[in-house]
Amino acid sequence: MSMDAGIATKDDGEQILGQQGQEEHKEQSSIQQPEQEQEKKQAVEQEEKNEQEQGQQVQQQQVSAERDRKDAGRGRNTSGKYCLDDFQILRTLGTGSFGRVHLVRSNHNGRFYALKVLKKHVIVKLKQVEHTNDERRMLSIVAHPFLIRMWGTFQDAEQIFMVMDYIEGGELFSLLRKSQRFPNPVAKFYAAEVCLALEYLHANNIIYRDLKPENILLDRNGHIKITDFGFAKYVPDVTYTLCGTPDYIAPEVISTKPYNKSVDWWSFGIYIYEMLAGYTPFYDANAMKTYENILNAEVKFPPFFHPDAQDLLSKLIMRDLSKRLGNLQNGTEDVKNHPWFSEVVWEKLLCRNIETPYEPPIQQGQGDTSQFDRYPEEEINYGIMGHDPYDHLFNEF
Ligand SMILES: Nc1ncnc2c1ncn2[C@@H]1O[C@H](COP(=O)(O)OP(=O)(O)OP(=O)(O)O)[C@@H](O)[C@H]1O
Repeated sequence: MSMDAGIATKDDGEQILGQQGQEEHKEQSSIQQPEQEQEKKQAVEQEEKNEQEQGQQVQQQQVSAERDRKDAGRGRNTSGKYCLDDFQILRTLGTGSFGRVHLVRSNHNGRFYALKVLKKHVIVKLKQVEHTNDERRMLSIVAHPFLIRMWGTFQDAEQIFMVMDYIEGGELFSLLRKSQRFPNPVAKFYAAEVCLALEYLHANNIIYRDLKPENILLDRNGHIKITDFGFAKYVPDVTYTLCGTPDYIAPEVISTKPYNKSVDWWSFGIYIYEMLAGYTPFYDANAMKTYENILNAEVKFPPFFHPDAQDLLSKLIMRDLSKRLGNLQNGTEDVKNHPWFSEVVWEKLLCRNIETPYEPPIQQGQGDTSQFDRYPEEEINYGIMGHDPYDHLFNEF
């Protein structure tokens, strides 16, 4: 049986997650469109086909895990392809610790992209040079239907720039806050897609280290794309760096023990818990108390959690690394084979061949930003090529 999240209902049987918006959206797309629109539609359809093929390719790749591991050492040449003049900068889509992400339009093909702009002096001040270079390196390596695609990078004297696909459906975080919590099948769908992304990253010896709904975007069809590779790292064995987001950090990271991919499975458990409950299990307004809870507090499961979900979560949010699901001999397979995921047809899901629980109500390929919050715009002073004291730190951009 396929996981038919498309007809998922709320626990009380109510229809879910903006079905009305979905209908409207479908109606709009069937209206006859002028030639230019048709071309755009064809481009969008072609892109979707490419993404499905990407899923199939990933499947083939997984046949040879050894080859995957070798791939992690290579990397496409992504620098030097673009410059600021290639784009028209439109509105801000989001802000982060180091800069902001803009919606931009290519002057060459008229298509929309997300341009992530990071200020060099802030990266240096916050001691994130290595993480930023890792982000570029990791994004240039990965190719997976559920991971953001980066097209290229460039820099000026003050900023570094990353050109990425524009993911139109907004953050999963916003959808979750609007919905308060997700019904079991909906949470399962968003968990299963993330599970495949983690499987791929781990097979390539990449730890993601910052899994949370804020870093998961929804594409025009409602499939996920993991963004923000700011903490992703190639780690064939173990590492020590303290990073992540308080509520989602694994206990071994807090206690500065050596750690590996297993930290992503802990965060995966917190992520599922948050989708099902609407809040994280160790939350406290004071981050120090949150850390204390992560180290010592018992996880309390609300009574409405499905018993299978509770069983899976108690095995993922597991302090004993030798017992944490995902970190055992069979790796990701143990997670995929857990009864909570029993209806998931993983091969179909990887090819995005499963109906999504929610289709964002957007106009495809038009630079529609209705799913993103508004941010105050700043005066843009990009493109200055003067003296750059940090030149040697970002050679790969
Ligand atoms: N490819 C994209 N398409 C659409 N929106 C995006 C894209 N990438 C990022 N965003 C938006 O911009 C926000 C900030 O992006 P991102 O998390 O990558 O920045 P950051 O500076 O690394 O943030 P943080 O300080 O949280 O690490 C995201 O939460 C998202 O809303």
